Amino acid sequence: MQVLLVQEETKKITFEVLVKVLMGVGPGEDLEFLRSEFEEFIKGLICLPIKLPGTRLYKSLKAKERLLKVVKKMVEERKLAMEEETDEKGMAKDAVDVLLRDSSEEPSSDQIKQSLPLDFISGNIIEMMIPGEETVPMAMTLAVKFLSGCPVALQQLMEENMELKKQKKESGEDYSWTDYLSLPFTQNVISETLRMANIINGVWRKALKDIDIKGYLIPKGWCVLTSFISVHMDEENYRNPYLFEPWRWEKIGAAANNNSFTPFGGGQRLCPGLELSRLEVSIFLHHLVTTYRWVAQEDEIIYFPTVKMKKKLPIKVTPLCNYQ
Ligand code: HEM
Repeated sequence: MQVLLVQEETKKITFEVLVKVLMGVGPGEDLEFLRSEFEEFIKGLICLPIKLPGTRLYKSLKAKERLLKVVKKMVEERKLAMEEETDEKGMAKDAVDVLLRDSSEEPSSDQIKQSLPLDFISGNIIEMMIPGEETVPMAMTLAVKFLSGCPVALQQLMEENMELKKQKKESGEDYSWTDYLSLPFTQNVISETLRMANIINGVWRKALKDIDIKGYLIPKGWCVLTSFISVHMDEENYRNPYLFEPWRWEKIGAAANNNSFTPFGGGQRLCPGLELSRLEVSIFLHHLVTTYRWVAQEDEIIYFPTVKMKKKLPIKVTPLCNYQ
């Protein structure tokens, strides 16, 4: 039986997906460089704002400089390759592709096209890594944590996923992009995990003018914290809010994104990684419950400054074939 730290393992998986989706980088030296520099950079996201050699902020900014240099080189190479390409372009392969095409396509007669500078594209790619890097692995980790404490839900999740695996085996079909949507209980487990996990526990907004909300005046220039955690754990919205109850979503609807369920925010700034995140967690859970059994060791969720497991959630894992 092997002991794994779920928080570490899921980070490895999701980082690979992230750099593939953003810049098409697969396993190898580039990936390892990006991983180590990004880890160094992100350590300084919440730290004392003192920029002197040796301080956390200084090291973090230096790592960001190195990261930018490498990403910019990759973007330049991709731009050159794109210019040499004569074939018709198919579907965009990754985010770099989307941003480069956007800046290279000819504008229509009534459009004034502004091409995106390569520095802007590289900076954007790194900015997009930040929200995706910790959130998805935490959603996976907390799903394992909550399921470990709720054997009935785990059993139902396993049965649903085993059924899909069996169907695929019998029909000889490959898994398809939309298969995860055919797993309603799995989607309910993910919604319930996101509700209780509050990985992003709220967002900040600044009032650009005096505004009245339900009789409360928010003066121009004031900052407002919209607390998702207060909404997700409010008894008026969710009965027994501290209980992990995936079945509640059978009534609410798995994909609900109303004002009482906003793990991905809402409005203009709704998270663009919403579908990718749900897909990644679904695939992770599918493989986990159809291939392994696990026993979770004691651990505790820490909510400040960001959501984490105190001991990174150690679990003892056994391949399912050992049970058969
Ligand atoms: C479980 C996983 C995730 C959660 C809970 C989450 C949550 C959020 C939330 C609450 C916001 C809104 C912030 C605001 O309104 O100020 C947001 C924005 C954003 N997220 Fe995610 N996110 C997740 C995964 C991802 C992934 C995988 C990516 C990228 C691949 C991503 C990229 C972004 C970006 C770029 C924004 C900024 C959007 C904007 O400001 O217009 N997120 N996310």
